[in-house]
Amino acid sequence: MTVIKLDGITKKFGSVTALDNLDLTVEKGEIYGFLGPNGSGKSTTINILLDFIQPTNGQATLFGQDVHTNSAAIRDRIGVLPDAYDTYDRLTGRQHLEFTIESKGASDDPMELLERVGIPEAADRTADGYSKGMTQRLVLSMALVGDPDLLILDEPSTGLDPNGAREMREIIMEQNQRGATIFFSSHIMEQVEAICDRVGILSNGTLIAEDSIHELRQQMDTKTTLTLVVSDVTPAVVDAVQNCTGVSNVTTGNDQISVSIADGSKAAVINTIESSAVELQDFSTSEASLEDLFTAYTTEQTEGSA
Ligand SMILES: Nc1ncnc2c1ncn2[C@@H]1O[C@H](COP(=O)(O)OP(=O)(O)OP(=O)(O)O)[C@@H](O)[C@H]1O
Repeated sequence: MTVIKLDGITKKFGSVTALDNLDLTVEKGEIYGFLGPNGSGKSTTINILLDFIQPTNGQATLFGQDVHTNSAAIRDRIGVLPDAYDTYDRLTGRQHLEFTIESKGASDDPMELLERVGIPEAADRTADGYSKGMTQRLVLSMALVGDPDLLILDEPSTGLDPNGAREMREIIMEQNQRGATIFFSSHIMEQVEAICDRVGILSNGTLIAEDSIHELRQQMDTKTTLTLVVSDVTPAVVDAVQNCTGVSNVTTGNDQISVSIADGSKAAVINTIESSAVELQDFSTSEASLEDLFTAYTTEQTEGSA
């Protein structure tokens, strides 16, 4: 079943085209990571899904219903962590939750939710005294009210320390395991990489790549980098490494040789060095990160459109 569907969405703000004929589909049970540089159109997309603004062209549906004509019915089924949310200064955390629970007609226990997001001790303090991270946790707890079928999270890690970001990931996973579909935007590659089934990369209002992290890596032809520390970087050993099957992009430093290797080529490179005249002192491997992919895709796009 399709939960989110954007069909040819264009959004113009005067002369600025924030979204340009965007198509996007998220299926039930998916965790979808929505990535893009500043100004690429992520918040605009989320605002359209939430019916805060309307597209210039195209149609957005949630659970098969038009987001504009069925907004009331849809609202009961989604939990939202907006980009910027103004809490009510004079209300306590508990009161914020009581209000949300009542307006959603849900039966959650406010304390249970505050415990879930790690701020039970702040339940009876007014929100004006909350730190940025505490506010983010409170707003997340409000998004969880009523066990929504879909969670829409705009930059959920904003204001969270590393511990908070890890807890956020755990909550997202838990919610997904209970059956919720998750759509979240992020700049934090590790977070997306750790938990997403699929990611979409938005640039200038257009989706320039969309797939699993694994497939995106394959498409980009990004390879593992093997770095070898040796007693001496001789022309002979560099030559021997270069001639190993699956090796490309050989670069050398004072006492090291770095190569890009295809799957399964590592042993051959190491064996080659070990049977040469130089001594292999250390080696390490690093895979291309999502950050590398992101940079490669968005740079390509910029260069392509320049
Ligand atoms: N209300 C508005 N009026 C005019 N231009 C707008 C408005 N909202 C967004 N834009 C423009 O639309 C484009 C997309 O903005 P949007 O906020 O959706 O990007 P974003 O990917 O969410 O960025 P960020 O990561 O910085 O939050 C930008 O060029 C922005 O300046």
